[in-house]
Amino acid sequence: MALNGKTAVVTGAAMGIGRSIAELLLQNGAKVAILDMNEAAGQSLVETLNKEHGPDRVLFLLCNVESGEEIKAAFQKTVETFGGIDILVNNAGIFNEIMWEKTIGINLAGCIRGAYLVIEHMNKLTGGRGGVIVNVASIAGIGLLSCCPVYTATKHGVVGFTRAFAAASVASGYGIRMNALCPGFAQTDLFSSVQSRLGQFSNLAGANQELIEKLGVLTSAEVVQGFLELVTDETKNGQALIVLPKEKKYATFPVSPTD
Ligand SMILES: NC(=O)C1=CN([C@@H]2O[C@H](COP(=O)(O)OP(=O)(O)OC[C@H]3O[C@@H](n4cnc5c(N)ncnc54)[C@H](O)[C@@H]3O)[C@@H](O)[C@H]2O)C=CC1
Ligand SMILES: CCCCC/C=C\C=C\C(=O)C/C=C\C/C=C\CCCC(=O)O
Repeated sequence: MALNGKTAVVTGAAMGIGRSIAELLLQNGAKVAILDMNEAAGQSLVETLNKEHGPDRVLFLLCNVESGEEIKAAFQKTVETFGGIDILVNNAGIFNEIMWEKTIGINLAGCIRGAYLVIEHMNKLTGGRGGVIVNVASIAGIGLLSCCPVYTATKHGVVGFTRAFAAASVASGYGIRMNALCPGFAQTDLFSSVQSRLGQFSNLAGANQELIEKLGVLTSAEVVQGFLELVTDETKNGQALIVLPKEKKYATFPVSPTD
């Protein structure tokens, strides 16, 4: 899939990894709707991007991914403005082991909500032109971070949802691919604010600090290296791309437990 002229929606794109994804898509010719609940950061980013890329290629829409109604309205506005949706990036996420139900509602349920609501705009069976969804998971969706079992569970959920949805879409003929991006630690607001958001297992933060030192910390710009392949390569479906400071690789999963 060539990106030039395509329309992308990126959730949680006012800052951090989502912002880098939105910038990369714009640099490659796509039109981008930035969805975020931080209005000030979103509006300010759009002003910057309008100057860099011209006035008609980027749109900010205030949207909390905890609300199906808000996502639905944002998708509708994107279709009215740009004529369709070809790419959805479910990136919005939080790290909060204290408010763990909210973490599930944003990181996992937000991703499912976005995917299920975009089907009506992409599904080839109902007149759509197909499309691709990328879910921003984490290497915590494949390995584990002991100080945050709930964050880990949401990211494992996102990877499992990605693999099953991809298979379901092929079997149903929807023409929608779905892949997961699984970065290691990245220097963003989420990463800098974890100390005050650890919960039940905050006693394990020290051990996880050693993991940070061992793995290193990516910049947002480094995280999105490899992202384009998940969007443009039509053979990539149900894949989880691991991005670490020194390597990128696709996750391999065990064969079916019933084989
Ligand atoms: N920073 C890291 O070390 C890593 C982050 N990730 C994942 O990357 C994604 C982005 O994280 P960062 O850029 O680090 O975070 P960030 O905190 O820098 O940015 C998150 C953005 O999402 C928005 N957001 C939060 N809740 C929202 C909601 N309910 N509705 C709409 N927008 C919402 C925020 O306003 C913000 O603009 C998350 O899914 C995170 O789990 C994955 C691996 C590592
Ligand atoms: C107090 C330390 C924890 C800080 C965590 C901050 C942000 C983490 C965001 C993530 O998405 C997690 C990123 C990387 C680590 C996840 C899993 C490590 C798995 C290692 C392995 O199994 O080999």
